[in-house]
Amino acid sequence: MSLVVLKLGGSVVTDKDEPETVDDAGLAAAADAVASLAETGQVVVVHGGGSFGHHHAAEHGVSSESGTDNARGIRAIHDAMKDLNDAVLDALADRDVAALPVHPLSAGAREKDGSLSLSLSATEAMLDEGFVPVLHGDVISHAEKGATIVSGDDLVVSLASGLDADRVGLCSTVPGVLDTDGDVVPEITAFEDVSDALGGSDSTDVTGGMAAKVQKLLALGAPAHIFGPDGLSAFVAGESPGTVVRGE
Ligand SMILES: Nc1ncnc2c1ncn2[C@@H]1O[C@H](COP(=O)(O)OP(=O)(O)OP(=O)(O)O)[C@@H](O)[C@H]1O
Ligand SMILES: C=C(C)CCOP(=O)(O)O
Repeated sequence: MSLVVLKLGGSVVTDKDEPETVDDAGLAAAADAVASLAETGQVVVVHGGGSFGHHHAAEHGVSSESGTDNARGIRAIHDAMKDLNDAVLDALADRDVAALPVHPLSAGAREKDGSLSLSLSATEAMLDEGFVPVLHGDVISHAEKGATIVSGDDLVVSLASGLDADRVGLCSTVPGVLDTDGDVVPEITAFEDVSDALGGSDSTDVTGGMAAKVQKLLALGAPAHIFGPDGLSAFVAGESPGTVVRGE
């Protein structure tokens, strides 16, 4: 059975400029897409932080690089992400998708050099039992830094390689990676091809926006599609909307 890893960008499922606000229409469209995918194969969903994780992370001075040892702060970030995860799980349950949470804070850690080790046992067991695991960007223990932010994009890379995914999709608000003229770049095979056009995020974002996303996906070694909400149905249909990032 084919396995798809799909990331729902925080900018799709939340209103990224309004703290802790779900984008109901964006979430509904994304949940419809997951429901369609789950009818024909296995799906692992990952969602980003949007206005739930990034605001709390910025407030506590935590990013992918800067850590904290303040347990209350760590819990505030994690609790906000669990709230968003609940909203995603509810939207999927409303569509009869057997979705279950996997919280990275309790399933992984980062080494001193930032490399992520994520246990896949819960996710694999859920897939074997016919469930749809739903992970999320989170705060996670980091050797000698306390805890830092793990982006949903990092999780996608670990999951896609560890589970040997057949297809990888990242749905953001932009229709793909845009060049300096604002046109979608159909294919990226090297960071230098697009580095001039790549920036961070338009909103509060502690994990690096599009530049970090492309860099991580180039390291994946399997093609990954970046597209906007309008590309969701094409991705579900097996097409290649937006930009495909092909690593080595
Ligand atoms: N060349 C580019 N092409 C497309 N988007 C770009 C580019 N440079 C910067 N961006 C910005 O990258 C952002 C998308 O990355 P971002 O990390 O915010 O997305 P996301 O994954 O949907 O959200 P989250 O990180 O909350 O999950 C957009 O805000 C966009 O403006
Ligand atoms: C800010 C937090 C907690 C998660 C960030 O995940 P991302 O939005 O996928 O980068």
